[in-house]
Amino acid sequence: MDVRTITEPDLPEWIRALRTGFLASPEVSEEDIAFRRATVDFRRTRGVFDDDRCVGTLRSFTQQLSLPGGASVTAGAVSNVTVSPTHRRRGLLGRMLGEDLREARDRGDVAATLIAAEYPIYGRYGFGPATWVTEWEVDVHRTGLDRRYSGPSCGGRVALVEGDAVRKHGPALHRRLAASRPGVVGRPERWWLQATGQLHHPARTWTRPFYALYLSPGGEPEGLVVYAADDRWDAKRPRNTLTVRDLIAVTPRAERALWHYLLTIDWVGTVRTGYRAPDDLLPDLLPDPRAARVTTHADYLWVRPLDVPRLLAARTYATTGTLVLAVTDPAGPAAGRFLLDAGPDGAHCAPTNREADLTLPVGELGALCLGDGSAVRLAALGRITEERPGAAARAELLLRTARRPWCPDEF
Ligand SMILES: CC(=O)SCCNC(=O)CCNC(=O)[C@H](O)C(C)(C)COP(=O)(O)OP(=O)(O)OC[C@H]1O[C@@H](n2cnc3c(N)ncnc32)[C@H](O)[C@@H]1OP(=O)(O)O
Repeated sequence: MDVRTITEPDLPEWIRALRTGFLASPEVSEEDIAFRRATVDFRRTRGVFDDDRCVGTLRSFTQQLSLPGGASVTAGAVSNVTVSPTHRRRGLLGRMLGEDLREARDRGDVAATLIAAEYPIYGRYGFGPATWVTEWEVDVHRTGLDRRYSGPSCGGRVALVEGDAVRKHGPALHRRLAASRPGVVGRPERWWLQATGQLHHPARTWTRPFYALYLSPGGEPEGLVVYAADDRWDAKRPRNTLTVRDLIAVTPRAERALWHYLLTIDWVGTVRTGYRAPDDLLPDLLPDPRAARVTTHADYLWVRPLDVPRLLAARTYATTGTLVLAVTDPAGPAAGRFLLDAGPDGAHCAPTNREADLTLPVGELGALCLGDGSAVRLAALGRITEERPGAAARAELLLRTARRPWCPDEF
């Protein structure tokens, strides 16, 4: 079985294998090929070939990942991972991913990222769940919000806009979001083109949604929402469901105003929020937070540290302190003992010979590095080891962030 990067003539066969792995119709259209040709980096797109048949796929690309404190680091984002059902459990994923991670380390990527289809797949490769999402379904008539609401009281306003305004203001809003929230991954221009119907993903049907901006009292865009609604009536009463496709807000007043707007649109009986940060303001904005029912709560972005000193030195910390971490990593790149000298304005992290405070597998560091997770819980679960009493509590105080990390994007 040959694991190798693909070339352009391999593309139709590679797409067929990808679609097979994801249980989509294996038919490959010209549109599909053209879309992939424009988006994949052939040097980082791998296939497994059994004679001429492609039976495994994996690709990666460069991504900026935001950290606590607002800095971003370069990560190798892994996607489109499949092994055909005829060839599963023979180590093919391990071979493809092993090659990709080695190259990522050699390139100088600080970490690798992915969104895991199933929880048990990636822990063995050093990934840990670093961000979580919650989705709510809101029963609009139970919220207790005043139905006479006619706009934000802060002096700002919500404006319905066209796709060109989204392309104009969206990227800057997203960059501001990344600077204030860890776990946000960069959005390429293509993302905005797809969201506004300028570029179609061949596997997805696109209908034009509604776009609205929140404008501050001074007229500055501080938030954006993209949403769509179905058309459902029940005994002459409108019972439409509104689904949020994207909502980013860079100030609390924008976040409050956009939710308030969505939850008071006439005819809407239910709002589906999409995957939000678990500490989204939404439920507590409502006079009756129980109107928001959690429909999904799950791990989302997984992080695999590759360069521990650079990863930990690039973020900031809630308090000042030092910590010696002994990181275990059988596959290699992240293993070592590191002294972290951390503070609210920045940090230093370097290999050390000092005795460790905590011993932890690389995947657990991945789970903690963006500010989520609890070192104390992981110690209680036996997944990290305290080498000194109280070390897990100290690590928790340092590593945790006030707002939880959140990755709004699928890739
Ligand atoms: C980032 C993304 O793209 S996520 C999308 C992942 N892809 C999918 O879920 C599509 C459907 N599934 C598949 O294509 C395949 O089953 C894959 C890619 C998940 C796994 O590929 P395989 O080649 O079978 O994995 P491989 O043989 O290298 O497995 C290595 C180990 O992981 C385990 N493993 C792999 N997949 C799973 C799983 N879904 N659940 C539990 N364990 C798993 C194997 O049992 C094996 O364990 P072992 O070393 O103890 O024997």
